[in-house]
Amino acid sequence: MKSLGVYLKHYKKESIIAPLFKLLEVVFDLLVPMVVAQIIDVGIAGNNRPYIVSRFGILVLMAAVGLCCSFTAQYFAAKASVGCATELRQAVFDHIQALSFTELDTIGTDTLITRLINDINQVQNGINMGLRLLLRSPFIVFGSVVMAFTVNVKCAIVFLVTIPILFVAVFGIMLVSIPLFKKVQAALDRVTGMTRENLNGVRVIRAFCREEQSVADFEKSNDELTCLNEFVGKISALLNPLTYVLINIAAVVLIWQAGLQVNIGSMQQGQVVALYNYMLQIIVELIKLASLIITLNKSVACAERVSGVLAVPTTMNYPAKGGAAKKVTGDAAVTFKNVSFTYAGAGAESLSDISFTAKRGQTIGIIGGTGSGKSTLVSLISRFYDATSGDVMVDGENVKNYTKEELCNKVGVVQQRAVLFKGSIRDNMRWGKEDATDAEIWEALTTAQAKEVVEGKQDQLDFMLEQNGKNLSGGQKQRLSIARALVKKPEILILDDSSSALDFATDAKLRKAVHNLEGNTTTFLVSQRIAGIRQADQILVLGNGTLEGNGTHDELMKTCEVYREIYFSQFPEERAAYNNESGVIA
Ligand SMILES: Nc1ncnc2c1ncn2[C@@H]1O[C@H](COP(=O)(O)OP(=O)(O)OP(=O)(O)O)[C@@H](O)[C@H]1O
Repeated sequence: MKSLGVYLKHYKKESIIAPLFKLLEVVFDLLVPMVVAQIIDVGIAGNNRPYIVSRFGILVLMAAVGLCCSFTAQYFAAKASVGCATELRQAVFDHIQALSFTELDTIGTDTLITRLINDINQVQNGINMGLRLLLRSPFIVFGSVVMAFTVNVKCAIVFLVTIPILFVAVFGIMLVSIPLFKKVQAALDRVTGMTRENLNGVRVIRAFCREEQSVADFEKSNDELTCLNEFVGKISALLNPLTYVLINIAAVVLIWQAGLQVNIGSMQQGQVVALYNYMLQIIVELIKLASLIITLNKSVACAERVSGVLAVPTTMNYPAKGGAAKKVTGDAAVTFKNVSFTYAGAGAESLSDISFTAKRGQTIGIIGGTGSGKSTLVSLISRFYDATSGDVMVDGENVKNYTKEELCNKVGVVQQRAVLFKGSIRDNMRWGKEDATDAEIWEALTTAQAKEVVEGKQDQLDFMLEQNGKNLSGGQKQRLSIARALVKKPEILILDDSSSALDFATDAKLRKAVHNLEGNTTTFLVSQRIAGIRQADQILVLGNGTLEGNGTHDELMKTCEVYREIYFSQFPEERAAYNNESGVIA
């Protein structure tokens, strides 16, 4: 929470001016009943028209000045709250960018979106309301009592008795409501999460004809939220009748007491009206204060959740100074030395004691069953995660010794799920190299077999992609993602099952083009298909996180049982021939 105060400090001036002008407005609010009293007691009682008109003019003037004060307060409160929320949103966003995948996996994307949008909006709302109303309401209550004392001490005592009773009623209801509001917030979070999940997965829902089930699930959560809201609403609804009964009793006592004072001549009728007005102002402000406290309560809870995200330290630290990229030794591009890895919160290891060396310029195929650890292995090269034990080396240096930029420049990754961003194709292609020329982009597109995709679009490189490349097919997105990684000409290229949506012919052409890349590019090809990695210089066979085999296709066919099984599952007709050759009885 303290960390969030820093952002408000940047708006010190606004945070002082807003409540100050609100207090100025209060002064006029408190004076109005007195002017009305004078109109009644002097103007109307004495049938003095000019006096009434002049006092009426004063009322209009006071209203105008009060309005200006209110606008000023509103302006500065909005400036402080919006500014503070903007800075906070930026800080949280920056912090999220610095977090490693381990933290991102642990916190979860949905939670981060809620913190970044809903929670910060609530904090903004709390700051705005707090700056305007936190001082105003107590000041009006206190000011009304003081004004009542200046009018008549005996009547003012009615105020002194009424206020604590009203206070207990209003804040009692508020205290009961606060935990319920928290439950409402949690139910709202559930409905929001469900909405997001349903909208993201709308195609799958329709493909599986699960619309009715989705609607029923949503209805259940929505009903829960409605029930809670109704319950809270009923409790809050108690506030009005209760306070109005109390205020009417107080008004009766006040008017009875004031009547006695008028009868004995120590008070005038207009002053009775003024006292009644003060009584009404007090109840209105107490109710406002109660709802303000509920808002502030929610805001504080949201602020705590936001500062919780800011407090998460990143486990991924990079050296401040570069230089590792220059210390290239030997011909090993990537080396794994007894590497094991466990995901945060996962019980079992996803990789166990993996060791291998990929020489510069080689193509390394990685194959294995679903969940065998292929993606995990390559994600350690680009340092999406750090090995739990053992060392991952790039060009003879531990990956931990590279700065983020150095490693990013060396390693180009194309992940399983192609992700493109809203903008032109050219903008997307320049992610790896900001100043890439059109010629360089076309070259990468050609290697990635994406040239004809772009040529087919009317604006070619200026063709605008929608969010997440929605206006492209799965295969087109994959080809463009590969091209994007190629534009920066990485020394190590990782294609993590990134051509799964391509037809066999295009996939083969792509592999050939990647193999013929200029320079000494070391390529990691993760694939489920033997055909995709068969020609690789070295094939790593993974099974349940362990390295089951390492060699060329021919070597593995002789030595690795797991590899052979994968091969025969994809080429069943070869099994008989193999068995005959090796003398095994099928
Ligand atoms: N973010 C994560 N958090 C926890 N466990 C994970 C995470 N990602 C993967 N795993 C687990 O790690 C193991 C290896 O997963 P990985 O994605 O590396 O497999 P894979 O061989 O690439 O599978 P596929 O071919 O299906 O993509 C699996 O058991 C998986 O459940």
